[in-house]
Amino acid sequence: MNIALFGYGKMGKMIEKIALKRNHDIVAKIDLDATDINFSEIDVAIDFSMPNAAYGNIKNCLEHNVPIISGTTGWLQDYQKAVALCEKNNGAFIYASNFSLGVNLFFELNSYLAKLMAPQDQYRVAMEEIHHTQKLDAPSGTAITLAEGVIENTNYTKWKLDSAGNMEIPITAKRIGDTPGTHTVTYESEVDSIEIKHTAHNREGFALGAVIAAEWIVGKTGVFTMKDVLNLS
Ligand SMILES: NC(=O)c1ccc[n+]([C@@H]2O[C@H](COP(=O)([O-])OP(=O)(O)OC[C@H]3O[C@@H](n4cnc5c(N)ncnc54)[C@H](O)[C@@H]3O)[C@@H](O)[C@H]2O)c1
Ligand SMILES: O=C(O)C1=N[C@H](C(=O)O)CCC1
Repeated sequence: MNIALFGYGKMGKMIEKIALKRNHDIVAKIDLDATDINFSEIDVAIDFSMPNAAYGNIKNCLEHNVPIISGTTGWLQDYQKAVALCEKNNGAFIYASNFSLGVNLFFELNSYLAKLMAPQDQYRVAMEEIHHTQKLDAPSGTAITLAEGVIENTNYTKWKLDSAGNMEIPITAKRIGDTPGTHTVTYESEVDSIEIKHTAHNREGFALGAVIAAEWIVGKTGVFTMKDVLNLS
């Protein structure tokens, strides 16, 4: 498969390594300006760039009929525009806040736990995410997806960074060293706590998931999620 990388930073480089191991070719590495791209040779594009760049990269690929996988976080105000563009162009697109298999299983566990906790008024939920100090966005995309999983299954109405009001989920974002990504969901009562936690040991899981999603999407049309890719629906 011919892959184009949009964003050649920490994730772009890790994705390249894994894609080459899986016998794919990297035919373009676009790290800043998207000039001189030969879209006709690209089977699929993978975007791990920056919050202010992701939508432009997605738009560019969809308008050139190239399927695109995006793992960039912090651009979700434009997500519905990307969905509409994908549908208009009969294209193929996946965004995931986290491509690792472990985190996608953790999302399922989080939703199941939220369903169990919904009738238990004596518990209050809270979330914490820890990432490296270069991360631009807070809270992490993964923490937002976890909060959405709780909101879908309980009476909580929204999430908020740091302090939160009644029926709001407080998310604490910490930036420590080179932490690849740690997420904790805690339900606290007067008498005990229940905690689930996912710890990424490195970036390989994210990168492998993105390459698997890219392999999966080629030849398909539509807007998909990692649930579709991993058959978790
Ligand atoms: N979904 C996931 O599984 C997952 C996992 C890890 C990181 N991320 C997200 O992926 C993004 C990238 O992470 P990273 O650690 O590689 O960051 P990074 O800062 O190491 O790399 C980002 C790269 O994007 C480049 N860039 C800037 N503008 C660009 C443009 N217009 N087009 C193409 N490239 C451009 C930068 O020059 C930089 O090299 C972040 O938003 C991060 O939150 C998501
Ligand atoms: O390193 C990052 O930046 C990460 N971003 C994603 C997020 O915001 O959830 C996934 C984990 C790593």
